[in-house]
Parts: sequence; structure tokens; C-alpha cells
Amino acid sequence: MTDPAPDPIRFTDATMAYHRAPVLEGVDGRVRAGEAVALIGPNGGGKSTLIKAVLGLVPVIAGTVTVAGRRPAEARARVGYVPQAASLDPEFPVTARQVVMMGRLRLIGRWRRPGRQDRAAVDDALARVGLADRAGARFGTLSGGQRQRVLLARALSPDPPILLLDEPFNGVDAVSQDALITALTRAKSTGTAVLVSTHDLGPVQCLCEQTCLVNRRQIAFDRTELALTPDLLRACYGGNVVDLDAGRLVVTRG
Ligand SMILES: Nc1ncnc2c1ncn2[C@@H]1O[C@H](COP(=O)(O)OP(=O)(O)OP(=O)(O)O)[C@@H](O)[C@H]1O
Repeated sequence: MTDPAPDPIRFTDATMAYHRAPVLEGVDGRVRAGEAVALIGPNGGGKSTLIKAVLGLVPVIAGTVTVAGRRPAEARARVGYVPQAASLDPEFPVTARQVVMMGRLRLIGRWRRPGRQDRAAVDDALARVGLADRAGARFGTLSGGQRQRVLLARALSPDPPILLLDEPFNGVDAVSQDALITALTRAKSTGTAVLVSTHDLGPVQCLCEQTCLVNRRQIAFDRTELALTPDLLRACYGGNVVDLDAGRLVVTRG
């Protein structure tokens, strides 16, 4: 009998630290193929730290984090990463198509030029985020939401089995939010595992099978409907008020 495939991402009582002091403790759960996990918590709660641990950029000082059964640094090629949109300078003189092609560089190799297959993959990735008609537009002239979609297309272009997204819905208009959700839903349908940090609970409820709540330690890692309860959200956000607004959960910063 062959062993089942390892989970795309597996956390086993993992503690992360930049230096000696733990920044995030006790993360335990898995991101399965074809599923999305939302990472939710207050500013400074450790969301970006967890994503960086999966990228192999932050040390895991206790427990383990594995990516496709390996240590994170050994599995980097299997992971597509969408950083916060602000991390790419809009003044940088490149088109949307050139930004997306950057996602193929690892496959193309340093000494080769992009081929027909690379160009087709870039066009396909832009189409998947609904920006086929903006391929030639300069990145800096696009709206914030469109830039975020270009960054998702860049991550999608090499077709990675695992996607990490750091607050992709921040400051994004409704059209772009829908386009991001559509592209991520499609990626899940082809088996991609998704880990997405967000402050916005709306997309979580339609996209994420599981939710991980963190505030310096794991508060919950469970099916979304079991994790997004007023009590757990209150525990996570330190008592900030949670309203049930027409069936939707809202975290207020009061
Ligand atoms: N490079 C670093 N070196 C040392 N400490 C860091 C570093 N980056 C982040 N931290 C600390 O780790 C803790 C968690 O930060 P992190 O950025 O993971 O939180 P976050 O939940 O992503 O917050 P936000 O929603 O504001 O992005 C914070 O106390 C932060 O100061």
C-alpha cells in the first residue's frame, strides 16, 4: 500500500520566533489540498509571521511546520506567495504582463527567455483574475484592487499547488474582491491549498473551509462555522465588540 500524499501544509504545535522570544505559539492544524484556511487576528497577532514560517523565512523554535511533507525551506518551489500589495513599488516601470511573468522566472531559468508556454501561462493567469484586457497597462496606473489581482496572477502563473496570501482584501473594491474570490475558488477546484490572512470576515465565509484565529497564540483552528463564533472572536480580538450584523460577523475596533 502506498502512503497517502502528505498534507500541503501541516502545523504541529508550532511556535515561531524571530529571535528568542516566541511571537506565535501552539499552532496546530492542516491545510488540505483543494481547501482554504483563513488566518484571522488583530494587528501584531502573528498572521504574517505564520505565513513567513510556511515560506521558511521565520524560525520554528518548537513543534513543526511541514510543507508537502518537507521542511518549509525545502518546499519553496511548491508555494505561490501573494504579499501585501504595498510591497511592490507602483512607480516601478513595468506592465501588468511583466509583473505576472516574474512568477515564471524560476521555471524559465536565469539564462533563457520566456517561451510560448510562458506567455500562454501569463495570459491565462491574467484572465483568471479578470484582467486579460489590462495586460499591457503599466502596473502603477492600475487601481489598488487591480494591482492585488495582478499579484495573485503572478503567484498563479507557475501553477503552484499551495498559495499563501497576506491580507489580499485590504482596501480592495468590491469588483476586485469578487475577482480574487473567483480566482481562488477556481484554484481550489483544481486541488490548490490556500492559506489567506485577512481582517475581512466576508470573503472568509464564502471561501474558507477552515479558520485559524491567532493572537500571539492559536485561539482556534477549526471549521469556519465553528471558529467564527462571537466568543472565540472576542477571545481573539481581546474583547473588542463583535456584532451580528444581518447574519454576518463584524469585528469592531471599539
Ligand atoms: N522581523 C521581525 N523581527 C522581530 N519581530 C517581528 C518581526 N516582524 C514582526 N515581528 C513581531 O511579531 C509580532 C507579530 O507580527 P505579525 O506581523 O506577524 O502580525 P500580523 O498579525 O501579521 O499583524 P498585521 O495585521 O498588523 O499585519 C509583532 O509583535 C511584531 O512586532
